[in-house]
Amino acid sequence: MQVLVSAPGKAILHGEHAVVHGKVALAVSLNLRTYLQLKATTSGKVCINLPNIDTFCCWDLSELRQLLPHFCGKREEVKRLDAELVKKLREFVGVADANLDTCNMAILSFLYIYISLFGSGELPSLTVSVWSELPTGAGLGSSAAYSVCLAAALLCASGAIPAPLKEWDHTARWCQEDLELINSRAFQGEMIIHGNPSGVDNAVGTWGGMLRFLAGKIIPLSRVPLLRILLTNTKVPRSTKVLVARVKDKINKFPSIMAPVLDSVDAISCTCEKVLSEMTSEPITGEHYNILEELIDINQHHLNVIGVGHPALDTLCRVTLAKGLHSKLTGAGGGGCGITLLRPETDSSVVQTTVQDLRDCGFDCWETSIGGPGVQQHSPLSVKEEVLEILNRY
Ligand SMILES: Nc1ncnc2c1ncn2[C@@H]1O[C@H](COP(=O)(O)OP(=O)(O)O)[C@@H](O)[C@H]1O
Ligand SMILES: C[C@@](O)(CCOP(=O)(O)O)CC(=O)O
Ligand SMILES: [Mg+2]
Repeated sequence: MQVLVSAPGKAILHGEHAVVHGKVALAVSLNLRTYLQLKATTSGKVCINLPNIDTFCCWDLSELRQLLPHFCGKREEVKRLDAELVKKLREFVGVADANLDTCNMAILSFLYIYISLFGSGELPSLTVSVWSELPTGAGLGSSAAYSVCLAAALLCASGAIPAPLKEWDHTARWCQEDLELINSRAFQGEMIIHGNPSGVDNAVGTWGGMLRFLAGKIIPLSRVPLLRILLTNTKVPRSTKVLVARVKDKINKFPSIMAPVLDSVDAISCTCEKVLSEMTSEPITGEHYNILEELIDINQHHLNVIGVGHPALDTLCRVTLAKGLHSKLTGAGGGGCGITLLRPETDSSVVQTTVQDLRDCGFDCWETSIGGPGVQQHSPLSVKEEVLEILNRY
């Protein structure tokens, strides 16, 4: 048995953080993906290779079996984590509660999904290798793309969902019901990595395209205009878990001050959705873009108010505004990535000089296409050679 899957990263147009507190978010998939290869083996071991974060682990099945008595086997309960299993896994991996180490979070989420899927039967011996085109911990949903790939591949290996790829296909997707299963298992992985995720990132990783997300409800936006977006990675490291917790503390400390800010972010997402929809039903005008730009500016100020800005993100906004372009952070903020809206008439020379100015600040910067497919199963032929080469190294 061998499964090769991929899931996209995402950019949040509006609603990051507010979405954790029950407000609307608009998010879109990116053309940058995470790839995962799962191979059934006879080694009596479970191995995971995560070259992006320089993490390579192997456990004997006999070691992993020790965890089973602590797994209650409540397979239907996927909205919450099995606290007993998390505790046991933390002890097993040797991580304290507050530990935010990149490798440990990735390992914990893998082991959690593995044990909760296979724990009530025979544990299979397998090797999982993951490679991502996404920067990790930069706001583009690498944690969700990773969790979605884990969920899809492990659900397939457990037989809970079929492998959709037919002999003659290069790529295939699952039916709606299976995608829902993948999404809910991926949400568990996100719970381990984010602490208190909204679920928007794993929803985009699962379904792809552009979607509106509100309190767990996912509405795909099928009629959206083609948007040109510049992505900038300030390369300032940050952790979504820390930032989400920081925002929660601020809301608890100043509830009457923060509530209107979150309501305003909600209104921004709704206004943006309305404008995007108008842009598909009437001729696109400069005024549409003016509104989109103003919404970006207002939201960026709000994100600073809720405490998730960073001087590097201020630099991004300043450098792009000098070229008449508008930017905001995307994802958890505190560093990481920002998006810049390009107008259809923005000349390629302006884009090029902006990209150069941002690179001169030490940032990575590239124009990206949005709206790619959600989680997919692949034949090896449909995966870039360099990605396959990395996955097959282990
Ligand atoms: N390709 C990957 N391989 C292993 N772990 C990954 C990978 N991508 C993401 N992760 C996990 O996700 C964490 C980053 O998640 P997070 O802080 O939410 O940032 P983001 O989702 O914005 O990239 C990493 O610390 C790691 O545990
Ligand atoms: C801040 C938040 O809204 C998005 C986080 O995205 P990322 O992990 O920074 O890519 C958190 C969430 O929705 O779970
Ligand atoms: Mg994340």
